Amino acid sequence: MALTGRIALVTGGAQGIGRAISEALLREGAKVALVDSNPEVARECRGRLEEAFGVGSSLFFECDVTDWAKLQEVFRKTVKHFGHLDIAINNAGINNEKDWQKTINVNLTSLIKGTYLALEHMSRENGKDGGVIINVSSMAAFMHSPHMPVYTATKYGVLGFTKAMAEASAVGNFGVRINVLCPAYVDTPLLQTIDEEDKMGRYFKYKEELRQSMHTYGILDPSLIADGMMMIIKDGSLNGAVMKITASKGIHFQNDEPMSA
Ligand SMILES: NC(=O)C1=CN([C@@H]2O[C@H](COP(=O)(O)OP(=O)(O)OC[C@H]3O[C@@H](n4cnc5c(N)ncnc54)[C@H](O)[C@@H]3O)[C@@H](O)[C@H]2O)C=CC1
Ligand SMILES: CCCCCC(=O)/C=C/[C@H]1[C@H](O)CC(=O)[C@@H]1C/C=C\CCCC(=O)O
Repeated sequence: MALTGRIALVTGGAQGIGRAISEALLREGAKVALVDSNPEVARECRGRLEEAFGVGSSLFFECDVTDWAKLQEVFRKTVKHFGHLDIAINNAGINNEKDWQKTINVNLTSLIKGTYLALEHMSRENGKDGGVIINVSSMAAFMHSPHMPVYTATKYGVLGFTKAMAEASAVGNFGVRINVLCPAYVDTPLLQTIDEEDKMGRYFKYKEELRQSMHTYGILDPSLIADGMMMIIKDGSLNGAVMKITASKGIHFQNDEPMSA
């Protein structure tokens, strides 16, 4: 997919991985709707992006993805403003083992809603022209952690949901490629949450073990995750792909065992 004039929507787009992919998309001539619940980071991000890529290249929506009505409105306004939607990246995510129900609501429930909204505006089922969806899981979906059990559960859920939706899209001829991306540790503010007792709750006492895990496995730059997302966006053959990104192997794919008869 060439990106000039393509329209992307990125949840959690104002910081970290979401900001990295938003900048990468803008550099390649796409237009981006950034959806984020944090007005401070969004304001700073907006200033930088408009300075670098011009006013009008991006839209900013202050929206908590758990607010269903607001999320619907954001998708609707994006399509109304730009005319169509080609790329949806469900990236917004948190780590909060204390308020674990919020973690499920943001990381999994709202990602499912974001996927369905993207299909509403992209699927041939609805007379649209197709597109690509990237859902962000984690290497925690392959190497579970006793320190973040609910975060881990949400990322397992994202992995399974996305693989199933990719098959549904193929069977249903949606014309939408649906793929999942599983990064290892990435150098973003999210990683700081392991030092916050109000986020780690009962698992705060394990923070040194988590630090050791980060030391063992390395911490990636957000730009590498953006590179992986770009690969998925540009490779029209990818549907149902499980992209892993680690310090040891870089960008690579999970090769699923064939389904047994
Ligand atoms: N940082 C890491 O080590 C890893 C992160 N991931 C995943 O990557 C995704 C992005 O994470 P990071 O960029 O690291 O986090 P981050 O905390 O740096 O950025 C997340 C952005 O999402 C926004 N956000 C959070 N909750 C929101 C909500 N309810 N509605 C709208 N926006 C919301 C935040 O305001 C922030 O701007 C998440 O799904 C995370 O689970 C996966 C593997 C590793
Ligand atoms: C603050 C939340 C961020 C969590 C990021 C993440 O994905 C963590 C994954 C670790 C999990 O919690 C326990 C692990 O062992 C995971 C280690 C991460 C990557 C392993 C890379 C292995 C490899 O390089 O082959």
